[in-house]
Amino acid sequence: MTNDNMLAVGRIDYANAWPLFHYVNETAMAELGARVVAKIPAKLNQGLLNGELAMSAVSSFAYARHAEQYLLLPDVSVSSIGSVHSILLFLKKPLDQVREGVIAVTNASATSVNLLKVLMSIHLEGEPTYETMEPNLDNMLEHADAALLIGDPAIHASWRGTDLQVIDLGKMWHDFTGLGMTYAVVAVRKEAAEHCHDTIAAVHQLMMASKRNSLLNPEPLVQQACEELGGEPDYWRMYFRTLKYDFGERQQAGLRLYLKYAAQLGLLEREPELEFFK
Ligand SMILES: C=C(O[C@@H]1C=C(C(=O)O)C=C[C@H]1O)C(=O)O
Repeated sequence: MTNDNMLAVGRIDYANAWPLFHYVNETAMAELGARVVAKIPAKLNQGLLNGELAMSAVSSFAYARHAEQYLLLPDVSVSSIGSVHSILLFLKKPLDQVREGVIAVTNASATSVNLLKVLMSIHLEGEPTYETMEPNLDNMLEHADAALLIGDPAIHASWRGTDLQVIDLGKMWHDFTGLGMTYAVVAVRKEAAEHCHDTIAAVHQLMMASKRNSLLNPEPLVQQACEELGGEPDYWRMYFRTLKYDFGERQQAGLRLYLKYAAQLGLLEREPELEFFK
């Protein structure tokens, strides 16, 4: 089978999504006629939209924006209930000034940038201006009063031990709403769901098994994270334990409220129904 004939499955190229893919065996995927493509969320969001990818882990916001074209895989997501540790706002000035200041935001994200906008407008009643930039903390803070980073770059910046104030958006959302937040979902293009139903169902099962194995046996992920990304084993144990990979009622309630606020602010055209692949 050539690459072009294989079902392209997008994987988020950050540690936060490793548990959904770590134990997905490449040979098993190849036997199904599927291949994994790893990229940052913004690129996956684009790839799913233009059909380069048949299914992908994508920003939950990107799913919502084009929900009429997609179905959601059940029981898989990247979520947190409270702190997430890798969606961080670094502040050069007090929050009170940042609320009316300039915030540089990473160009890798869709969900977190809009989560920041929801929190700034609705929770903090602020009206900052936003500037989209490459995720480089020093450059961002040269231009702005605060900087939003996600994923591995956020984790690395949080280890630098600066005197900046750091706000975890998962925690701020939880403090504000009492709910969890879903940053990524796995979405399937509707025509792929129709034409490749059984392959997609089989890939879903591999991801479910990976999620379970990662919870039961996180040490290989912890070790790989230390080797590839640095840091201490205890940090990664805490990180993988804190993130939630299910997509049950608890996660969906948080996501629905976020989407409702995003629609209210005009960030989304409308609040979509969550429609699932069966
Ligand atoms: C937990 C995280 O969530 C990620 C945040 C995303 C976004 O902001 O669009 C997209 C995918 C998620 O995996 C993270 O960035 O660390």
